[in-house]
Amino acid sequence: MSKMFVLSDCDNIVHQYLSELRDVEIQKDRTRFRKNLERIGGILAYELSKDLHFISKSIQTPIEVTKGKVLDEQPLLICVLRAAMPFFQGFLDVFDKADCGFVGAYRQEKENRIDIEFLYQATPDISDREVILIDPMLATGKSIVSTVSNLLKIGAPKSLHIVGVIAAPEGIEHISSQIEIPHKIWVGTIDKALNEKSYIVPGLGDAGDLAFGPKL
Ligand SMILES: O=P(O)(O)OC[C@H]1O[C@H](OP(=O)(O)OP(=O)(O)O)[C@H](O)[C@@H]1O
Ligand SMILES: O=c1cc[nH]c(=O)[nH]1
Ligand SMILES: [Mg+2]
Repeated sequence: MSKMFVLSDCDNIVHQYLSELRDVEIQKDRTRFRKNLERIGGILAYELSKDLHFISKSIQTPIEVTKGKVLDEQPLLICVLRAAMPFFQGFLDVFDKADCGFVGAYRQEKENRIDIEFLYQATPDISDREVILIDPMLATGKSIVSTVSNLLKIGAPKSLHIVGVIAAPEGIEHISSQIEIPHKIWVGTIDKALNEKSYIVPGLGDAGDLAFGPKL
């Protein structure tokens, strides 16, 4: 079973950003759509930072030497192209010294089934790293499972964090049952279910198309 953190479990500003992301009128403004994904990325990154390890460091201020804390090691951010790019940017603003990797995965509907085309992987070695896997929509969970199985071919991370904006219960279940290494899922919110096209209900539609326009 995955460990879970859900931002919408208490009242906070993320509810407003989620409402705007879902609203068909506000979605017409692509800049705002991308900005809201980025903002939620920053907030989730802050929450996730509480799970990371910090060490003390002496700091020379202009007045005296004091003690501060810094991240013990930088996380490795992995962005699932293409819809994750604005959400990923929110993480990169917070973890601004992080190494980054990119994978290209997209869904294809085949005979009422979703298959994942995994075409591109440009990542550093993930061995013994704090890996944060970034994708805004966890629908069937197949893109995440396919990405993790490809990443595990190059090494075993120290810890694996999977982050999303909106998840479907079916996706969480699939990720939990298929990913055998310890991991934690961090999301903005969990919606009702998937529809017959494997879109999240109520969801927000197609995140990649809304951020960047339709693709062939
Ligand atoms: O959990 P799943 O059922 O795998 O669905 C989630 C995937 O769908 C979206 O990508 P999409 O395939 O639409 O590609 P895109 O990023 O190019 O729009 C999204 O960004 C996830 O990667
Ligand atoms: O609801 C969904 C499912 C997959 N990808 C999206 O962008 N939205
Ligand atoms: Mg898409």
